[in-house]
Amino acid sequence: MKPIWLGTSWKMNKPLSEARAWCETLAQRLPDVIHPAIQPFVIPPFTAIQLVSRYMQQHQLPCLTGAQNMHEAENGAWTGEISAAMLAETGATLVELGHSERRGAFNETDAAINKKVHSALRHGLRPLVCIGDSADEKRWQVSRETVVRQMKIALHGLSEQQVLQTLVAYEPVWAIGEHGIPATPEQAGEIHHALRQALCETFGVETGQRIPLLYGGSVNRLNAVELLHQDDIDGLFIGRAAWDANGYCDIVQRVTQEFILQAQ
Ligand SMILES: O=C[C@H](O)COP(=O)(O)O
Repeated sequence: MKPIWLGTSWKMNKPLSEARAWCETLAQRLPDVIHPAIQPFVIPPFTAIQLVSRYMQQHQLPCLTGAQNMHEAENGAWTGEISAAMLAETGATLVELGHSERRGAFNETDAAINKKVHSALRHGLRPLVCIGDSADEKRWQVSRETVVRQMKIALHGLSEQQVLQTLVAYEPVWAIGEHGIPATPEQAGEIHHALRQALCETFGVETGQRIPLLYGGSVNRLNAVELLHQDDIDGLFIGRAAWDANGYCDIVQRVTQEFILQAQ
């Protein structure tokens, strides 16, 4: 069975006290609700990565830790930026790249994201590449082309070995956040299928099948299981519904009950 990836980004939320409290709740609940086939991960703000990764290690929790962004350069005069090597020292093993909030608010381009992907891999970090169509692109019926293009540029130049270290998250811009409308499982499934086909065409069928494709955008405890029933959805990238650790554990529990226990 392929792993089911279930993770959250806290975005610009949670000072250290709240980060620690989230980890404490996770430690109390996660071991009782998780199956080994589920791969949990959490992406705190930079300031809390070390605290969270140490907590997971000390409490032997199987939850990976990541960062929300990085700079592609090795070092230098880049005031306010953080390199892949610096992130690796914090205990992060994942790095989220190209979230639509970064593309929109910080003008990140596909080409810049590609450079970051290469730099992350050079330093042993697994890139979690986010791609997504805007509401206009959806209305113009160019969603597939848009996200396939974004993904192909982000992964350009990777070897087979490198691409197998990469995760891709489809996060429609119109589905994210407070005013977002979640994609239906069918809508998300259709786009994931197009992404999978593009991965198979670009990197070979076997490799393309093994790259984890996650869905994100207003995921909650009510729609999580249905989304995961789509063939090409290998995981969920959750925002608000997982900022409360109990909300996150509820989703993990539902997924465990639906997929894992039923298979026994
Ligand atoms: O990083 C997570 C995504 O942007 C989704 O956020 P959301 O679940 O709050 O819509």
